[in-house]
Amino acid sequence: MKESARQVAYQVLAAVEERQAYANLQLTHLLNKSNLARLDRAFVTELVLGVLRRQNALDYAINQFLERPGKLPKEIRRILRLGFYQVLFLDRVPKEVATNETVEQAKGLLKGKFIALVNGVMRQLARKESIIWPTWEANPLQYLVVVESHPKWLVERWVKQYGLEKTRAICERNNQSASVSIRVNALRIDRQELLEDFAKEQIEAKETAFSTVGLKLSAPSAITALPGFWEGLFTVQDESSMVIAPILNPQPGETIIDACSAPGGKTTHLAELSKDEGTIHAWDIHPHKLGLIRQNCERLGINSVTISRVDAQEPPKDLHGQVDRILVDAPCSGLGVLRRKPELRYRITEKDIISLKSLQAKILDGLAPLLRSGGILVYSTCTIEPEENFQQVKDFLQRHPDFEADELLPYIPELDFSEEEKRQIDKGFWQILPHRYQTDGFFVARLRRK
Ligand SMILES: C[S@@+](CC[C@H](N)C(=O)[O-])C[C@H]1O[C@@H](n2cnc3c(N)ncnc32)[C@H](O)[C@@H]1O
Repeated sequence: MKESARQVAYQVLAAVEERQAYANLQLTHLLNKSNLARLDRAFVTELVLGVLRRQNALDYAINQFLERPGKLPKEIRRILRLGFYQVLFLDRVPKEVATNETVEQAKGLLKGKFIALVNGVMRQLARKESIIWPTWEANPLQYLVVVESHPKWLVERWVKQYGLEKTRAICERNNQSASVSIRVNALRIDRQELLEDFAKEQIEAKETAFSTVGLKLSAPSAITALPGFWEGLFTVQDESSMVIAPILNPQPGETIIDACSAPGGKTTHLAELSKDEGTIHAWDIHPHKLGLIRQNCERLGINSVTISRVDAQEPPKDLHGQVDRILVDAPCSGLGVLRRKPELRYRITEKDIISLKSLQAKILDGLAPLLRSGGILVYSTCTIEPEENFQQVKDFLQRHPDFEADELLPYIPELDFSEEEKRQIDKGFWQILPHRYQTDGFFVARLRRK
């Protein structure tokens, strides 16, 4: 039987909740298996990401209609979250349609009294004028936890670090959708030419502010169907990620390590920048991810990359003192990319941040002896937690007096930097919060071995 968009959305949400699946990967997997048309596929994506982004708000609203909210089985809560999301956040779905479809969905998944419960709650919601939400003015913390749907510990942490206003801006940004950007493969085509190819096919795109090889698509699109994808003319990459490889500034003929490289977004950028004439060692600890790097290199026509399974905490000793440049795009808590991975906010804990900090430090310590004197190490993360960023680099420099922070300004895009950013950049690092330039949040530091 043909599955509906709402059924597929339910299945993705179930996998995210019960099997800790990543929503974006699960969406791709189940959408590819389904026979849904383009508009329905977009609807599934909207439902899944919307429900995850607004989970606390939805639960707050649902609980107002229940006598014992704590006792609600998770399948029913999942159906109600989908229904409430359509009624409260999607103007284009009429209330009656959302209500009827949610009840129909309950009939397919639940039995007896539970169907009646979903029916009763949805009809009460449809009759209600509006939900009374916590307000920013009365209680900003509660507002951010409920209305902007971020866990309390995280909101408190960010408020301590960034203050209330910035935290609000970050949370709001995390609940907006992310645009798709691509990095043009300079080995095969230049940006203007690809832009013209897109225009011929009525695909609207504009140049990115962060990168001279980036294009931002005006509307979401099936990437593999874009002209030039299979010819390797571009790679999907967020604008903020396009900033990292130019900071390492790889040169043709050099020996370069990309120590945490899967799926190869930055490895392939390094190869493009060094004109595919260097020796790039692309490492990752997870063998199953190595194939993704290989596929990307093959599609983009890159030959300078050697891919191996290596634990960057204990890299091969024969490279000691031999390497010109190292990129450590470290495993991190990912809290800078919540708009793309909304479920991470409910999954990551403070304990994870501490254990990731320790793993990152071991990776940095393992790699440090490989760099030749005068060589460059770039450390980057897609998180905004100080332990994994500023503190990590500060501790590393203390443990390794043979390293120093290096100049960053010549390697980053020319932007209208704030005073705080200028101070950071002078010290060799740069933290971008997600709301600042409407990109993912990230951190980067450029270090030199003396
Ligand atoms: C942020 S992701 C890298 C993304 C990649 N640089 C890109 O741009 O496509 C971090 C990677 O580090 C890998 N990793 C985790 N622990 C590692 C270790 N001890 N040694 C090497 N790689 C590791 C993970 O498997 C993951 O693929």
